Amino acid sequence: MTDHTPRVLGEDEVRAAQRLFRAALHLGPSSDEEWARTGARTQQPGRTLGVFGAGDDRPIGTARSMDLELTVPGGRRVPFAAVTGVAVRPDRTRRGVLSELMRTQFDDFAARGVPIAGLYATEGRIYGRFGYGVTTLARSYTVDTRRAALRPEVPRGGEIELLDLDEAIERLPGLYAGLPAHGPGHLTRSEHWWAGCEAGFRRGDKPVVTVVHHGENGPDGFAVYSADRIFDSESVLRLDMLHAANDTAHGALWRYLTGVDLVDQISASYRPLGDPARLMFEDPRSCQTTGEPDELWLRLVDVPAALSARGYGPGSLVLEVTDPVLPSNAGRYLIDGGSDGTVTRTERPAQLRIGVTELAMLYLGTWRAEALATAGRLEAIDATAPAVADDLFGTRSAPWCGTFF
Ligand SMILES: CC(=O)SCCNC(=O)CCNC(=O)[C@H](O)C(C)(C)COP(=O)(O)OP(=O)(O)OC[C@H]1O[C@@H](n2cnc3c(N)ncnc32)[C@H](O)[C@@H]1OP(=O)(O)O
Repeated sequence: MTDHTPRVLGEDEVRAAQRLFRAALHLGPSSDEEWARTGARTQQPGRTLGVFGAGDDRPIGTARSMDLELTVPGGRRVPFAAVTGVAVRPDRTRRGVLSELMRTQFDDFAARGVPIAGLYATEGRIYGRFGYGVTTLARSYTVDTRRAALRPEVPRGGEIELLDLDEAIERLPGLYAGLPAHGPGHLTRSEHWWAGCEAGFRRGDKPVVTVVHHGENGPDGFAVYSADRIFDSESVLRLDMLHAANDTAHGALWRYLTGVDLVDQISASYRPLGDPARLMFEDPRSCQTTGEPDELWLRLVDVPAALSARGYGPGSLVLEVTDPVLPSNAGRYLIDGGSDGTVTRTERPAQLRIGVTELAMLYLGTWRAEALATAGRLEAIDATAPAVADDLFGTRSAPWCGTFF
């Protein structure tokens, strides 16, 4: 079991790791051209791990991360490790290779002072045991454009500019960085993230279209989509990204999207839970929810640092946190909420006992402590504690990430 050696991969080894990851997802390897153009740039140097078995010259398991920043309730941006590219060779699974990778990553994040890690999970049963919890939920929906007349009150104004693929690849990073953070769950996007995005755009067989909205003060929103036009069948516009700094940009982008010719349906996935799309149409049924997938999973690597980074509503509570994977996080924390909220370790008796996975689920405000208590996923030592926790951790709007990695 311990003949697995994890280590950081060198520049000449990361392609083997990427091949391993793609194979685990049942995808073929990148071509030499794709690797040279984008693949190598997706890997942040020093952040790709490989696990080697005795005598192996290629990794049998891999995981990587990118350094981003996460916006937490209260508005602070916190160093964040975006974990991705996790795979174990199919003939070496279920013998602890992933566990080794997770431990090695946590040590690395802690050593570099990164308090929070996050990921998008392929399967729901993989990551809970390592302390990752579902922290944001998203909404997927379709809009039937044949009946989707926009209501007259939907804000209008500004100009729409159409970008071709190369222009989009050049300008999207600056456009995204120029928009304000949309709230808790927002992520910055690094050059490595954008390289992965470019690879996806170039790999697809449908043209990727980008439209930018220009308001009074310059660019203030954009949307990215591709359309699947099938002769004699329903044509679908797949909305890949839509970010807007204000209601006018949001309304104008939707006005553009619903007006694109030869489209019967718009399919939008991983949009915010509170997405106002349904409110914009004369016929609210033209917009149908198709799913509510889990989005970002968070792991609080340094619980005191993560708890201190966010803002709180009113109230005061002693939490007892359990963390079998990173025991230095375990202990009791006094959260004093309000505008000058503080979090301190305490010896006072606990009012609520919670595992680190469930604490991650509360962290951005998606889940209610009362619901977690009902599901048996936390222990209310004091019966009023879940309600107090909800006042402390609750946020004004549902958090959303919107940056897939
Ligand atoms: C963030 C991302 O990149 S998501 C992409 C994740 N990768 C994939 O889905 C690719 C295909 N799958 C794989 O490569 C592998 O199966 C992995 C990475 C999911 C798991 O790797 P393994 O080395 O088998 O995991 P490991 O042996 O360390 O498992 C630890 C525990 O988790 C359990 N576990 C691991 N994977 C799964 C799973 N898919 N479903 C349920 N349980 C699982 C194991 O049974 C084990 O439990 P135990 O400790 O009670 O025995």
